[in-house]
Amino acid sequence: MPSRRRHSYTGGSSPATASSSYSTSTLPDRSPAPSSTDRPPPNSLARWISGIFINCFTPPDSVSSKSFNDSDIRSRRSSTGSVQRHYYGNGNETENPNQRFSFDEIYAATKNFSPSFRIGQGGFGTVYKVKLRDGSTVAVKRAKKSLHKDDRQGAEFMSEIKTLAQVTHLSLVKYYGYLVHNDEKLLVVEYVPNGNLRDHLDCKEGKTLDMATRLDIATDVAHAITYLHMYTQPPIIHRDIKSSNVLLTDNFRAKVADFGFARLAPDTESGATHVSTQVKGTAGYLDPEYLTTYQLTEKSDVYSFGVLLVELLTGRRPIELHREQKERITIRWAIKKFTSGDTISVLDPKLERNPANNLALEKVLEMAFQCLAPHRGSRPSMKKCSEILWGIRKDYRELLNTSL
Ligand SMILES: Nc1ncnc2c1ncn2[C@@H]1O[C@H](COP(=O)(O)OP(=O)(O)OP(=O)(O)O)[C@@H](O)[C@H]1O
Repeated sequence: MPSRRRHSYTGGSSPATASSSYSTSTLPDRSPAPSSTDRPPPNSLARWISGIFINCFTPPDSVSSKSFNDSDIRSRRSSTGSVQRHYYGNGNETENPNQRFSFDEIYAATKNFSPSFRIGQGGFGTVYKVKLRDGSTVAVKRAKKSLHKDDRQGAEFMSEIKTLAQVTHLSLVKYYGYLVHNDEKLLVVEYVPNGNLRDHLDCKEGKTLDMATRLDIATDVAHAITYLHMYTQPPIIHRDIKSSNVLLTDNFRAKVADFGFARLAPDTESGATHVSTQVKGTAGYLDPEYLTTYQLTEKSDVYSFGVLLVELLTGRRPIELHREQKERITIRWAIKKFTSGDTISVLDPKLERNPANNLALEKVLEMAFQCLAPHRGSRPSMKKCSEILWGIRKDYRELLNTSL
């Protein structure tokens, strides 16, 4: 049992450089039509999509293993001796005067991390729902003990914190702080109360998500990634966009979580266009060009976002091993149906077939397949995706209203 010494929250406020200058409300109601340079000419669309189909590549599960090595994260031993508090390598090494929680408080609130407070389990560790003394509720991610033995995994923890600390956006899970106490590492983040998108698509949370809600979710996620790519300095590549990392609020608005994989993207102004590094991410969502070249760019997130869009429309997971061979890789199956003119058959059977849903399906799938282009140069930017989705959502609502 941990000692009762008090250990404080460190960090948590966002530097001015990354404060939110972009939110869903900043987008105009009317978005410009997609530029012709971002998509192939109509007469070559089918051929182009067939090309995607041929080039689709599904990585082996082993690729999803994670490792990190962030060298610029520093740590120091506190005057108490037993506690390490970690700081980001940004020169800001003073403690936050607005400490909101301590290890003791979290330990007591979860009754020594009792399973009854558990809300999830991931590669990093177990997630708990914690009610603080001030009445607020937070999510606490408790690192697996095995991670402490591996320096790289310790760096993973720090990498996640460092990245999270920089971002503030309505559609991103808010970082609050972290605590390190002997062999415990706790990450404290905003609690998002309505489960993850994957569970909703599986109807584990009760009601089926209708098309309007799915379009809202897709738009929120697009805005969140656009913010990471364009409005943080330096830009951030998420690297693990997937449905279990999309959390939902009570109003079914999406918040993108889990920056454990994120690394700061190269600064294009410095002339760098990519970074070469180890492959990280989740099988089924990984950019095939990243897998073959090890060169990471924002367009890898665009690819994963394309997979997520297909998941949203079909309800299927990216890889469905229980299905017959030709349907196991969902994007391949969907692209084949789309190119053969049978798009409607990929619509999630839980969704009604009506003109508005059919239109949304066609339009979003078309954009998803652009995101899934085998070569990153052919993929749209996340900003372009946000604009297109905004337009699709608007058309969808109008069509829905006129057909009522
Ligand atoms: N901030 C949060 N608020 C509410 N629930 C959360 C929060 N963070 C995570 N969860 C829940 O815990 C689950 C596990 O989250 P976690 O991020 O640890 O793993 P994951 O993203 O599902 O998988 P992996 O770590 O392998 O990528 C999530 O799917 C979600 O249901």
